[in-house]
Amino acid sequence: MNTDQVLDIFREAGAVLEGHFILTSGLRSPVFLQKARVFMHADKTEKLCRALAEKIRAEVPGQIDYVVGPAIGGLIPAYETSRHLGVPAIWVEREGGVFRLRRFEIEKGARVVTVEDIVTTGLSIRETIECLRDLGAEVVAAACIIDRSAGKSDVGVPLIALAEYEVPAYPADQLPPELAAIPPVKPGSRNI
Ligand SMILES: O=P(O)(O)OC[C@H]1O[C@H](OP(=O)(O)OP(=O)(O)O)[C@H](O)[C@@H]1O
Ligand SMILES: O=C(O)c1cc(=O)[nH]c(=O)[nH]1
Ligand SMILES: [Mg+2]
Repeated sequence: MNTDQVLDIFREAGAVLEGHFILTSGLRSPVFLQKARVFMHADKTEKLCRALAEKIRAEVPGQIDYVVGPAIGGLIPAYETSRHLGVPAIWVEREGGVFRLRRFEIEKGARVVTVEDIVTTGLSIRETIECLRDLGAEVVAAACIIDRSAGKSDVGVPLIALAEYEVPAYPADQLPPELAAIPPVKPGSRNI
């Protein structure tokens, strides 16, 4: 599946929003990919995650013990991708703002692939990896449906993106005037 096909699925679902958005990193953007509008459709989610699982299998040598999704956005794609990989899916969720594996135990040395929905700066993946490494897991790769940094984010392990789609994002004190004129909204769950 190529980037245009992935973006077509997002557009069909009405998931490519335009306005003024506060991203989880604090950056501001005129475009927000509202993945929930895609993940509400099992058929669209299946197509995307089957393709992502195939890409993971092709690029990750050796065994994968778990897929780990960062809540909330990573829950559904991690679960669906794990189904196609035939391995269990678990998740990290924020407790006091910090990702924790609250509901599961993981064996030391377990080989893990993280699966995210969208990557902008890679911060959420780096936080996920830190949590898993603290527990003794080996993170062999990170994967996502769309990488908005188009390969520029460094998460410290190979990042396998189903699509790369570069979208502008600005520090809050460097907004272009047309963006500054729109009241901002923050769709994500960090700090809620
Ligand atoms: O690469 P980054 O700069 O970290 O941005 C991407 C992250 O932002 C979103 O999560 P968010 O914290 O907004 O909440 P959500 O998972 O509930 O949507 C998205 O699900 C990624 O986890
Ligand atoms: O960077 C983010 O927070 C972000 C961007 C985006 O397009 N979609 C999303 O869910 N989060
Ligand atoms: Mg998220």
